[in-house]
Amino acid sequence: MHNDIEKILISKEDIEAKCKEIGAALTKDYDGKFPLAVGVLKGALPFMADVLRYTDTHLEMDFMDVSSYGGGVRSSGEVKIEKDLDTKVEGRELLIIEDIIDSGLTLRYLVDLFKYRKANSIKIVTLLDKPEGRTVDIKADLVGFEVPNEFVVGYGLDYQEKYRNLPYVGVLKPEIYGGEA
Ligand SMILES: O=P(O)(O)OC[C@H]1O[C@H](OP(=O)(O)OP(=O)(O)O)[C@H](O)[C@@H]1O
Ligand code: HPA
Ligand SMILES: [Mg+2]
Repeated sequence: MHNDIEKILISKEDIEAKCKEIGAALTKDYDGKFPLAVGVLKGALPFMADVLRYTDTHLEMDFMDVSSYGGGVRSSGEVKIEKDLDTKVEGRELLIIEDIIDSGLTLRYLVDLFKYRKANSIKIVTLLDKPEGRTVDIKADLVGFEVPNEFVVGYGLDYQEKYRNLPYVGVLKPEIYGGEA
């Protein structure tokens, strides 16, 4: 698997340090509150597990499975709910946890949905932000790292469902994308 990687953009050590830093910030933000942490599957899984391990406050976890990339490198433009939350959102402090904001379509959709469901507050934390990919206006409250306008994989991020289990974030060798990227 590692052989398919052209370059590492963010190391395992840098990701761990960032999770500790963001976890400490969330601990302060939600002191005395009981937020609902919403992980956006599948990509957010490793980041959610690591960042919340460093968040020292009571919280509830739930998951939403949405997808719009269908395995490729470009968004279909249509966000599809594969699995909805089990928890009621009304009146809750929501913390949406994402691996990446690229076009912004996924988060725009989720924020609008949770506003409609009357969340009391909505915060977004994302490991990666790709500002050059943006087609709709959305910003995270907490960002781990900015990445260039390239298709990245690892630490939750996939290409054709592979590479999510890499411990770092990197870019694939061009021949792996088969001319897609
Ligand atoms: O800002 P956007 O352009 O909407 O892209 C970001 C979203 O795309 C990816 O999910 P994907 O739809 O590939 O599902 P996955 O998490 O299961 O891979 C990623 O995990 C984000 O949720
Ligand atoms: O750069 C990316 N990599 C993997 N999945 C993604 N979903 C949106 N952007 C990306
Ligand atoms: Mg994906």
